[in-house]
Amino acid sequence: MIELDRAGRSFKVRRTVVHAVRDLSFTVGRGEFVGCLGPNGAGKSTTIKMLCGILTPTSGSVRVAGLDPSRRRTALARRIGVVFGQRTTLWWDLPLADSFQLVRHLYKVDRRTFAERLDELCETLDLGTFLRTPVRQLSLGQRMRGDLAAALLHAPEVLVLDEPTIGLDVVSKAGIRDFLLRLNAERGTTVLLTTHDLGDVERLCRRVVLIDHGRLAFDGTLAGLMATVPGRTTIEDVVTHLYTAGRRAAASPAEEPARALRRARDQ
Ligand SMILES: Nc1ncnc2c1ncn2[C@@H]1O[C@H](COP(=O)(O)OP(=O)(O)OP(=O)(O)O)[C@@H](O)[C@H]1O
Repeated sequence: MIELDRAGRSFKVRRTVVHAVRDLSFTVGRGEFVGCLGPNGAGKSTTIKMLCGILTPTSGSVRVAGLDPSRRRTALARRIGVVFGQRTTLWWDLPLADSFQLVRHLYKVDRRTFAERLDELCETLDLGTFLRTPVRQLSLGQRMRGDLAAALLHAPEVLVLDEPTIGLDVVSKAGIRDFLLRLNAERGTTVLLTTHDLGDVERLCRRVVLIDHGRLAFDGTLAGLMATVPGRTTIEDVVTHLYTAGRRAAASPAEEPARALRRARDQ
């Protein structure tokens, strides 16, 4: 459902080139729920932007649902839902319900299907009490539930989430996590989630990819990730160890971060 083949994206910043993503390859199969981890600046958001077609890879290739995202953005939009936790896609001054109507028109969802989906999303995401509230007046937790509903009104096969639980309290987080688990289990929606919240990964993801300095540093199960650093018992501990090893390696130009991570786990 998602395929990256040696994908890279660099940016020219004045006279230098920033390699945000380098030679990144991994695939996500239909119905999988994959967590994407990595330290700040690792290249996670850049990867997500390539998957949605917002950014074009400068090397390698990316495909989502069999489509090249940057060339087939409109066709892809019907098959993918995207939520950026730090940025809303809703209309700030309109009531939430009006934003949903605009989404309905954008995606050409017929009235009856829209009404059925909205009813279901209102119930599962508990949107009923604030449907008439302008988006700018919503709490962060309410806004996030609204954003999730908007991303799902056209029933996409793939859902890409960039830090969907950022800033949420424990109860709101639990609600969103339960919703995502049900969506994946009952609808078979493929989910790729980037997060700094390791609780999200523990609760939701059967598989984890770890990106460091734009490169793939790990791809496997959560148990496999834990086993990379023997003797560490919590995921926080393991991830801290791996991120620190990656940072140390980046400071030593002779060694590439992914190799350093492998070395760190062998120690
Ligand atoms: N438009 C841009 N122009 C120049 N550099 C960029 C641009 N977008 C991202 N970068 C750089 O690419 C690198 C990766 O950034 P990216 O936002 O993908 O990281 P991230 O893993 O999502 O980080 P975070 O966890 O902090 O959100 C960083 O060094 C960043 O400064």
